Amino acid sequence: MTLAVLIVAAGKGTRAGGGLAKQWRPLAGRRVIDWTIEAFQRAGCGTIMVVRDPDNEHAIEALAPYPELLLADGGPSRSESVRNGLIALQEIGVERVLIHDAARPCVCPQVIQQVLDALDDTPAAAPGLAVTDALWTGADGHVTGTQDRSALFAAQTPQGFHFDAILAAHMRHDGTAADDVEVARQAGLAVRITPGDVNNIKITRPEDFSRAEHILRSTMDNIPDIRLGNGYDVHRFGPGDHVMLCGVQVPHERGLQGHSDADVGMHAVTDALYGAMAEGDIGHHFPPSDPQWKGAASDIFLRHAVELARSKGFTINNVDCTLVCEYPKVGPHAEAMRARMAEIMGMDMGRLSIKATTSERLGFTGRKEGIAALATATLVRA
Ligand SMILES: Nc1ccn([C@@H]2O[C@H](COP(=O)(O)OP(=O)(O)OP(=O)(O)O)[C@@H](O)[C@H]2O)c(=O)n1
Ligand SMILES: C[C@](O)(CO)[C@H](O)COP(=O)(O)O
Repeated sequence: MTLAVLIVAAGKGTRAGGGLAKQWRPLAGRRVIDWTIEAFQRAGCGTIMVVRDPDNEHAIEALAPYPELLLADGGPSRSESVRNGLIALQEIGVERVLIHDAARPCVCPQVIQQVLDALDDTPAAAPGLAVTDALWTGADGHVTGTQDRSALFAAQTPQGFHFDAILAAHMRHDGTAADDVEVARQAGLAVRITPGDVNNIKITRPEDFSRAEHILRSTMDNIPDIRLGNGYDVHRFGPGDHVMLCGVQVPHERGLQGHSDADVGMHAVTDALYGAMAEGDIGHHFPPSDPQWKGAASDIFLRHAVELARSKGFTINNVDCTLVCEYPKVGPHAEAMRARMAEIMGMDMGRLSIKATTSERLGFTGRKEGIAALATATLVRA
């Protein structure tokens, strides 16, 4: 099913005040429109069209960061803006459409998905929140009666429709409807109510900005904690007949000197893990002044960093290591190195890269005085 999202952003935001229309104003470090667009991009909704005010220069420049969006010109009312967008979408052969207010930046993936799911067996669906407060009628500052709320819902967006049905409904409508459900119902379409969300507020008045900011910031806390670390190490050549590189013994006419087994690649990876956690480096955890680490196999250090990451709740997402040397040739051993490192770290080989380069005979590595290694690691905590 070809799906498009129509975000209406051509309003003037009069009730919200503040000069610039609300959808272009800052919110939680970005702009209202950015949060709204991203909510649908993250839900994987495909084509997104934004309807904006063609007479507002700011509105035109404001969408420059999104070259992938389709654009349409708004009209004097919300309903007319939607109709213009639907007409423009007609050209790209859409089967379903979600129509959403730019002014609802806190929409969550569940609300979007439940509308989409409902469209599998109904031509129209929209999120609604059952009214929970008692309702009064009033006049002259006094309550004049109470209203039965058992069948009342507060309407939200995105409102979803089979495209041809809502386009036909809008073409027949006089353009005065508050929302697209009203247009659909007037055309005789059945509209299913899907679960709304108290956080899916529409920024309407000035105080709604701080409510929306609070909602977005509390949702941001659920974004995974992603850490990036880098590591760099160097060991000089000395007497010997092999070098240890990423846990593999590679025959060579010289050895690498160091307090431990001088596995320069494993040290760089270990430091990248410590770095991602802001936990210092190998020297901090295993001081070279401590004789117990003399000649130690470097997997002790790597295992310690991996365990520390796990104890802090991190998963190692991926590791990339580059060895810099003229000799020995790393290529023939790279797969064995990946396998060994993956085994020590308990991770999938597909997330672990080991590669090598020369330094074009420049510098200490070029003069074959030693080997350098660089590593990057990402850790993720849900
Ligand atoms: N002519 C219009 C009017 C409204 N909208 C959009 O419809 C959504 C919901 O409308 P509302 O909250 O009423 O926005 P405004 O019309 O901008 O607000 P106000 O009535 O306070 O001016 C908003 O994203 C708004 O940009 C639109 O695209 N075209
Ligand atoms: C479409 C809507 O968001 C549903 O709640 C609403 O109707 C928009 O406009 P309003 O002018 O604030 O009623």
